[in-house]
Amino acid sequence: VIGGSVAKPNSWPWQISLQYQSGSSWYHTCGGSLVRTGWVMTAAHCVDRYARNFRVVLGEHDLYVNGGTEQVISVNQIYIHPNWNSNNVANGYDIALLRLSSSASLNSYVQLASLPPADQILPHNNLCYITGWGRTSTGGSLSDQLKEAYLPVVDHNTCSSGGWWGSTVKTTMVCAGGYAEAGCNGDSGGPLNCQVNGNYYVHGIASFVSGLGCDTYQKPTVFTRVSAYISWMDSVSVNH
Ligand SMILES: CC(C)c1ccc(NC(=O)[C@@H]2CCCN2C(=O)[C@H](CCCC[NH3+])NC(=O)C(F)(F)F)cc1
Repeated sequence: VIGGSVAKPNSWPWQISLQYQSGSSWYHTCGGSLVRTGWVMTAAHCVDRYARNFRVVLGEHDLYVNGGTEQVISVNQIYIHPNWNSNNVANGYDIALLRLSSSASLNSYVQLASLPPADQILPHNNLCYITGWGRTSTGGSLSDQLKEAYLPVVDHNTCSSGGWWGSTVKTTMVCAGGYAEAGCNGDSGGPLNCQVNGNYYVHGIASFVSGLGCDTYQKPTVFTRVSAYISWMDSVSVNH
C-alpha cells in the first residue's frame, strides 16, 4: 500500500496473509479475505503459478512478530475461476477460492468479510479503504505491519476513458484510487473495503496497477468486482 497509514491491529479482521513455502521458510505473497470459516477469497494471479505449498495466516498484524492472535491454516484446495487467463489480466476473472484444511475460529481478531449483493455497483467517490502488506513504494519493500489507505471509487465511465485505463478496464472490475494512494505488489488478492450504509463490505479483490508504477497518474488501482462473482462463489462452496 502506497500512502495511508499502519492500520489499528485487527481492525480489518477478515484480512489474511497468503504465504508460500520456499525451503523451510514461509513468505507473504498476497492478501485475501476470509469469506467462510473454511474459505478464503483471493486473486487468481496469486495462485495460478506452478503448484506451491500455500498457507493462510489469520489474525495477523506484523508479519515478523507473533502477536498471539494469529491462526495459521494450510490450504487444501484451490479453485481458480474457469475463465481466468494468466496471460491477460485485462480479461478479468482474477478471482480464486481457497479451501482451508480446517475451519478458522472466529473471535475479535478473526471475522468473516461481508460480501455485497450480486451486481451491486458503487457510485463515484464511494468511501473505500485498501488494506495490505504490499510494497510501500514502487519497487520498494513490503510493509511489516498491515497498512490501510483511503481509496475512493473511480466510476467505470471515468476509469475506462482515454488517458485513464481505456478498454483495459472491464465492467467486472472496480477502480479506486486517490492520487497519492494506491495498491502495490503484495497487496494483490487483498480486499477493497467499502462503506455502504455505515458498514464495510469487500467490494474488490486487488488485481492490477500500472506496470509504470503503482501510483501512476490516472491509473488507479484495479480490483476484481466481487459483486460480479457472487453466484460463482456460491456454486463453488456449495459443491465442494
Ligand atoms: C492489463 C495489462 C495491460 C496489464 C496492466 C498492468 C499490469 N501490471 C503489472 O503487471 C504490475 C507490475 C508488477 C506486478 N503488477 C501488478 O499489477 C500486480 C500483479 C498483476 C498480475 C498480472 N499478471 N498486481 C498488483 O500489484 C496489485 F495491484 F494487485 F496489488 C499488467 C498487465
